[in-house]
Amino acid sequence: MLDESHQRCAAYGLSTTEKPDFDPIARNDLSLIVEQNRVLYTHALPVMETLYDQIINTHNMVVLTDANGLIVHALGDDDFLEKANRVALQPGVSWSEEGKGTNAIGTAIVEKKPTLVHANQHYLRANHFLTCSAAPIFNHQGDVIGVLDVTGDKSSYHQHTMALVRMSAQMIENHLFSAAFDDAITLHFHSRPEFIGTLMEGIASFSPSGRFLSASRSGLFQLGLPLSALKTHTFSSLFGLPVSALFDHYRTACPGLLNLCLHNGVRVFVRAEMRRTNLTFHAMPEALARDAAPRVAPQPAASETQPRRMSSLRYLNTGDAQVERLIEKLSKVIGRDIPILVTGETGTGKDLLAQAIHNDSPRAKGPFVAVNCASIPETLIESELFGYEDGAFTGARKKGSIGKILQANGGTLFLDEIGDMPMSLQVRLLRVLQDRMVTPLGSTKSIPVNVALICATNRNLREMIALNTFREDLYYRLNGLVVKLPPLRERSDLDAVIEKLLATEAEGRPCRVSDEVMRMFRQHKWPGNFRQLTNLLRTAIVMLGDDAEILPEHLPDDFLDDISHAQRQNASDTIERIVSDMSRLEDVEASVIRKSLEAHGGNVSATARALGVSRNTIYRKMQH
Ligand SMILES: Nc1ncnc2c1ncn2[C@@H]1O[C@H](COP(=O)(O)OP(=O)(O)OP(=O)(O)O)[C@@H](O)[C@H]1O
Repeated sequence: MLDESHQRCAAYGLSTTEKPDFDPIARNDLSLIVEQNRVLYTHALPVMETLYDQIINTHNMVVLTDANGLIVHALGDDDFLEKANRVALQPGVSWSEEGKGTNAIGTAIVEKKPTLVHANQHYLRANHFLTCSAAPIFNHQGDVIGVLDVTGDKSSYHQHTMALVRMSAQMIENHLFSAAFDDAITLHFHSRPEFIGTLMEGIASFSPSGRFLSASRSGLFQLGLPLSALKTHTFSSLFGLPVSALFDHYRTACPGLLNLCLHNGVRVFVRAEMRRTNLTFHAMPEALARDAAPRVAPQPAASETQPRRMSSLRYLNTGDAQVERLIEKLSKVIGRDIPILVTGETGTGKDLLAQAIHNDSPRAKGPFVAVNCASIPETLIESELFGYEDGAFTGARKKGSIGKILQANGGTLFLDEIGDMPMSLQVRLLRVLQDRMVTPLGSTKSIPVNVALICATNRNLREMIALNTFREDLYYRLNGLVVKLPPLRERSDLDAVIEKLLATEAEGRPCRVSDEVMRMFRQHKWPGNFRQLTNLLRTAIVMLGDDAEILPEHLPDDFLDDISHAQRQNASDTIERIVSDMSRLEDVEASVIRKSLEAHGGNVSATARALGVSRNTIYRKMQH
């Protein structure tokens, strides 16, 4: 690497005997450059100070440059430099390779690698008395935005200096990375939980909808894909879970480390940070852990090194009798190799329930792999589920893919919207369930697989069987235990549900629903169930500002429209009912009069006496 640098220097036209120009640029120009590098400067400063503490009294300097090798900040004593050279490490001096020949700063920028240049490895003889260790600093887009360097007299060389500089540069990168996305979900992950929070952790950011944004260097390494390839990924394609699972984790359980399976089969421990900067965000783990956990998740303390549960049946039991019965039934079959079919309207929590079943099962330490059969194009479901061999079809990833069924090996496979599974694949799925073997696309080998199966649907599978759109044999394979989640309007625990949701959504701020709003909530039909209620509360909390009580004015207009429409509808239904009851009453009266007349041989006076009414009334009623 240094030989190539020397060749470049010769090509620049530099002479080894040249006297370098150490004049700093004008003060105004320097201020401008410092301003342009303010973010880097701000995040680098504390790290530089810590680094300097490590090398104090070694006659070295810590230097930060911009992307062109111009020093923007320098720390330490320059007493090792001769007076004439002191200026060399001052802010405003450029150490580009083109100007100063081979040197750690300039060469690290060209090579984009940590670089050590010692004594006579410098191209210019004038720099032979120095030893320099430099590491480039990358931003989240993978561009070099500066260099961190330690320079001293060559006699002060220490073999650990380079490692210290590299680690410090990475620390700066991690700080920059965390600050780069205001509106992101940031994951800190590593295959060993004790490395989370250290320099070794991988960091990856996702948009609130789950789109991959960027990953730190260690993150890229662990994800095993280059930044360019990751740009097409999402949280769910990398971690095998919908991003909503993260929100659920922070809503329903004591937030802690998650244990997730990467797309390449590697298991990692994950800590997620979510910043609430818009309505799509639910929770900030620290706030939740502090405020919501005691109310929402009275979970036994788990050691930080153990994966915490994402949700548990216990947390879903908020007092509704139907839900309580359902949980009792589930508790009896969990871990017994009985397939579970969860039905219920959209948003009733089928997905959340499936996760809770997994988390409460003996397979909790294994993977939970969710596949939404409705959201994957029909042409891709087969490869997504069963995997494919190397080069099985054009467009396949080079090394093949193990598929979701095998990914779930040892854990739980959750097939959401099973009613949307194409007929052709229903046969293949049935075979997998019967034989417990998977044959990836393009392969002749069958691989044994051991998964617990949970399916969910909001469609009527029996009707589909009658219409020949769902296979009966598969249906009987799936429905070991069928549980139906009640719609919100039928639940008797609406108050407890709302209290639980407010505890997490309001991030511990005191917040309650006014009686009037509660009456509206009880009246409403909630076609979107929990999903709708959660969104509504989230909006109301934002509208609430500093107030503590949710009033009708904090609710969205379309919800209020729905309520007043329902009230009008109710009023007209009541009038209709009264009118129809009245006409029914008249029918009853008429038949009583008829019967009494018959009993009195058609004598109106006797009938009137017997019924305690006037004769006129009898005549009037008989005219109807
Ligand atoms: N018991 C619950 N407590 C708190 N939040 C819940 C509960 N049940 C569901 N939710 C929330 O409601 C939303 C919808 O839940 P989920 O995705 O599990 O429903 P679903 O029945 O699978 O919906 P769909 O049929 O549309 O896929 C999620 O954000 C989930 O966190």
